Amino acid sequence: MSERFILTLSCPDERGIVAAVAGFLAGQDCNILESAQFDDLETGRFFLRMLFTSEAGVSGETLRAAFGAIARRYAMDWHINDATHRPRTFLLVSKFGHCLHDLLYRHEIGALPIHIAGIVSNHVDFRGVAEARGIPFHHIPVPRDGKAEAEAQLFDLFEREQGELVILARYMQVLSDDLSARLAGRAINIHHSFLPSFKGAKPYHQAHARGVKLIGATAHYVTPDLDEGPIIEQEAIRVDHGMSADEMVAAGRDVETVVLARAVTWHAERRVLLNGSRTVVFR
Ligand SMILES: Nc1nc2c(c(=O)[nH]1)N[C@@H](CN(C=O)c1ccc(C(=O)N[C@@H](CCC(=O)O)C(=O)O)cc1)CN2
Repeated sequence: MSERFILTLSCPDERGIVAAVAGFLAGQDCNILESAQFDDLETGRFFLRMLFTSEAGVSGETLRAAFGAIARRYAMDWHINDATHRPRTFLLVSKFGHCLHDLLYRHEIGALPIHIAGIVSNHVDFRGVAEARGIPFHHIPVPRDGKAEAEAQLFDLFEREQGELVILARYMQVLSDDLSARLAGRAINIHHSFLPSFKGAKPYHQAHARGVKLIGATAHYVTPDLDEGPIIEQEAIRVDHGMSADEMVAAGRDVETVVLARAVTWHAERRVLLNGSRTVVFR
């Protein structure tokens, strides 16, 4: 079967980009299976994602080398990646395990295109869950006066294990500016509110106190600014006056798991492109 690749790119918009890319792929005996594009008229930036096969068996390395000239001509930020590649991923969790368990189940049934390299927690609650599945478990406590050392341990592990993606699956520690910057575009957090409403550690209680009629969850890339990162996916559900904060927490669990799984899947399938402080999602 022919190798499959994903081309993603963004660049200043001008006429002829799609023709140039399609012409290049045709010239390399490649067949385009999926193509999606977006032209941000506000910023003048163009975004493209193409899934294609290399019918003549041209390697990714050769395609990347050959594409360079076009990329320079249009000042592209681009990637050509093996479509079957599964990013080496660390799942980070604190005390609440619903998102972790959901991701592990989806992975076990082949519905989550990642490679789980390990589970990291500032508590030991999920060691058994990891070991039962043969997944390395790393307990990295974060004492108030030991955050820098804990983060250095985490990043060393990430680098040592050739990590490509970090999922904050209800990991309740705020990452420092330095670590957030080092993981830019490679760390996805699930926030348990419909951002920008109710940032911080206790959004459901904030929502209950405010008397909202809709609550939700938001998956976003991690940035130094808490709960401000580029949004990948959101979902909302209806609540009412009769629901307690705890009932909202319970209802929100299902929304969090679905939103995070979608965001992780789309990121792994290279369907999410950064557009400044926003995203373009070719879902
Ligand atoms: N740099 C970032 N780090 C993290 C983000 C982020 O957006 N940028 N998101 C959080 C997750 N989160 C909400 O989604 C969140 C987690 C924790 C807190 C918080 O105030 N934590 C307290 C400690 C709480 C505890 O020990 O239980 C703190 O860190 O002082 C707010 C929001 C993950 N990290």
